[in-house]
Amino acid sequence: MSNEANGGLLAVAGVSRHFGGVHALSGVSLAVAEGEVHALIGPNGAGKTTLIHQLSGAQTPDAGTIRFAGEDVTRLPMHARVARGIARSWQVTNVFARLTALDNVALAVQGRQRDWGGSFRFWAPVDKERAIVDEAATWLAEVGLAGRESTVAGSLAHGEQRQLELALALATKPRLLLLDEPMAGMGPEESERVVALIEHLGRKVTLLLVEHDMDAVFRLADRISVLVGGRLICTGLPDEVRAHPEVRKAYLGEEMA
Ligand SMILES: Nc1ncnc2c1ncn2[C@@H]1O[C@H](COP(=O)(O)OP(=O)(O)OP(=O)(O)O)[C@@H](O)[C@H]1O
Repeated sequence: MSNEANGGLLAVAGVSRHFGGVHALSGVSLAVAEGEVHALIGPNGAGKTTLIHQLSGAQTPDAGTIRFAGEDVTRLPMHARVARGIARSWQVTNVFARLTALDNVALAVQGRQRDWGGSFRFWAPVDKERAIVDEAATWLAEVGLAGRESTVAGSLAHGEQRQLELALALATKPRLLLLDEPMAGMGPEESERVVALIEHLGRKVTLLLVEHDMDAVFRLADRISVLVGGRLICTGLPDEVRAHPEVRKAYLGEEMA
């Protein structure tokens, strides 16, 4: 069955999650089609990060289902979801500050090979090492870090560290990449670089992007979903979302002008 027939590459149905008395997500349903850049927006505390946690496997919903490529992944642990092609860029804990950028990505490539048996299994160690390092260099180039291979990760600029995290996520060869506020804490120049990078990645992998920068969202997204108070109030094309009365109300007209 095609992804479309299943309601999208990612199909979220009736997902709820509470923390004590706080209903962070209430019956959220959302479909992400293969190949699209789908932005998830909403005011502070709307539940965006909580939804990303349910999708990545960092948390499990109280109710509802999450299907990925037709398979129910609602209760799968994070590593099993990564193996199926769901990656998350916000993986700071995976960066070894004292290793070089190249070594960091090489470890991620090796991890993928080790964890779910890759094509390098039957290679001689020396060829295997070369193949891993070559692939790692390709991912670094893909995120705009060519030339920074030998730089120790801890010495990279803030924006470059985010680019490195993206390379680590890409090294898992995802079909869906979850990006939670990729431009957070960046100045205009770094943000512009990351927007261009996301535009580039969006042509290669399906993206679900949480972002507060509305200029970036409206520039990058094919479709936008809006969460307010844990409820999904609309999904649509950028122009439809911009014109939606409830969305304008939620944002008090400010960013949507
Ligand atoms: N681990 C937790 N324990 C208690 N409450 C939580 C927890 N995680 C999230 N919440 C609450 O759930 C609600 C949704 O939070 P969430 O971080 O998902 O929102 P958000 O849309 O990502 O916000 P922001 O844009 O400010 O990052 C908030 O009220 C938050 O305080």
